[in-house]
Amino acid sequence: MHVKICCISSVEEARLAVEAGASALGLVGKMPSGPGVIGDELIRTIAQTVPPPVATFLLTSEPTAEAIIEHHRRAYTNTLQLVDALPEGSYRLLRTALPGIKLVQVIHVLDELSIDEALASAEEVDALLLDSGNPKLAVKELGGTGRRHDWALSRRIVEQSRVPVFLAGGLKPENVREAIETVQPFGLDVCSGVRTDGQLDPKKLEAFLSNTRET
Ligand SMILES: O=C(O)c1ccccc1NCC(=O)[C@H](O)[C@H](O)COP(=O)(O)O
Repeated sequence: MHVKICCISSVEEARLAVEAGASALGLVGKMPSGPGVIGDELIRTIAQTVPPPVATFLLTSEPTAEAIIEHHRRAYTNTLQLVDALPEGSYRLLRTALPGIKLVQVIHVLDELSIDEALASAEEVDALLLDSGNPKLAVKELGGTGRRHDWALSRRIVEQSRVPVFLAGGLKPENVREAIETVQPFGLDVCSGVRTDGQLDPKKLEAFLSNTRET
């Protein structure tokens, strides 16, 4: 199972996650809300320490392709995680400006309409990440909620998507096995569930990863 450890906030946390077996690290740029935000300079510093083949995801909430391209130039990761919906034509602009950079679109799974939204994005990106935010709120929630969503909807997206799907939202050592069995995703993404008082917790991290490996 591929596991992305998100909300990495220091070089030390990155090292811990890589040594524990993470396939990818999430580095959270400016957001309207959420616990994991760090500055772009720190994102760049952390990303430079991460050995291949571990992927570095820049989480960006910038609303246009132009602003995302600028964000990427400051942070310099090998993957972009787009945490909100973008205007028509944005993926094409990103592909042209940033060849070789992988695009992962976040879908906040709210209702049946989220399935259509996910499958439309799946035609144009490298992977989907199904999360539990709510972009419709006055202050948008775009991740790091610690909440689960309706995994039955996520399972339907996994079954129909032409690209790999990561599951996120409220995952923790105690429920990750059930999540894998119910949704059968390509990968998992976790922030709050492996932290204590905001810090990456080696015991929770180990328990989470170990529970993803059980047969
Ligand atoms: O953590 C944040 O502050 C955040 C804010 C806005 C967008 C994404 C954010 N976190 C990154 C992630 O992708 C989380 O891993 C994902 O939302 C799951 O979070 P959690 O439910 O806490 O495991």
